[in-house]
Amino acid sequence: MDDPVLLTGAGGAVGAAILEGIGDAYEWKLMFHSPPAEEPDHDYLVGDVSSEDDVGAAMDGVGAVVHLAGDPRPEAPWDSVLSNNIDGTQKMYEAAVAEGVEKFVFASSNHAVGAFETDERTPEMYRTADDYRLDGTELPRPGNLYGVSKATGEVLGRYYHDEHDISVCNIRIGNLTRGHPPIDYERGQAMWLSYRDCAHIHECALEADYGFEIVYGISDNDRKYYSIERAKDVLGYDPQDNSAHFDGDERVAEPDA
Ligand SMILES: NC(=O)C1=CN([C@@H]2O[C@H](COP(=O)(O)OP(=O)(O)OC[C@H]3O[C@@H](n4cnc5c(N)ncnc54)[C@H](O)[C@@H]3O)[C@@H](O)[C@H]2O)C=CC1
Ligand SMILES: O=C1O[C@H](COP(=O)(O)O)[C@@H](O)[C@H](O)[C@H]1O
Repeated sequence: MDDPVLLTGAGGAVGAAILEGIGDAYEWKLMFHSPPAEEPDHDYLVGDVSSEDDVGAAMDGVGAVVHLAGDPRPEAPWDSVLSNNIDGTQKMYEAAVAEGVEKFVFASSNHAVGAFETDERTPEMYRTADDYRLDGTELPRPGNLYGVSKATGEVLGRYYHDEHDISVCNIRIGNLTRGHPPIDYERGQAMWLSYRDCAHIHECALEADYGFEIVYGISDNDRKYYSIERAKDVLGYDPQDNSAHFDGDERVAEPDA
């Protein structure tokens, strides 16, 4: 991708992982919701994704979008996800097709499919011996309104891809934590996404050729109930980290050479 890449939600955790990992690889245009505390190393603007004017200004001159901005809380109320996540994402797509953007990478979530974690399946599905897998071909099955908003973001991508031919990659991000996997949290360990794997999967999504994709964004954890095969096959994703390589916050094994 030679053209500038718009990164919304640049001030958040996922934005930090991306910029720390692949900040030098692209000409970024960052969008913050409020003025950043420190002067960023990249071109930036401040705006709200639910404002047509702000989104239009953000999209000006970019060739690809990584859309992270939104309310990330699993318990977020409807008013918030309706405005920040659903309306914001629709405005982003509308502006992207008007600008002729090639690729749109959308931060979807494990919560788009959270209700597959039924009482009968858990906690066994979080464990290494269990072979239950979701692979991205299943219908969404959200367990909260935040998950509904993420599933809706995926469907908006389907529509804008089919109607306007924009390439769309929905990454159902698991649980991003810095340094080590969540401690004493089996579900979080099964869907851990390390910072470097987070940056890498987003780089893959910016570089690969595809039409419309839904992939899972987790590290190569021994415990897993999300398949990462589609991300490997279509995007060339090659994750380095594995929650099984940690004992609490301490790394006890190195990635395979
Ligand atoms: N951190 C994680 O483990 C996961 C994150 N995600 C998704 O990834 C995205 C980023 O998440 P995080 O970085 O963790 O959240 P975060 O809260 O750290 O960052 C989100 C950013 O979006 C901005 N924002 C919120 N509403 C906005 C609006 N209306 N206009 C412009 N900016 C707005 C916020 O100011 C914030 O800087 C979210 O869409 C979230 O749903 C999905 C799955 C897991
Ligand atoms: O989508 C998201 O998922 C992660 C993991 O979910 P959790 O229920 O195990 O915490 C969450 O931490 C993050 O805030 C959210 O945006």
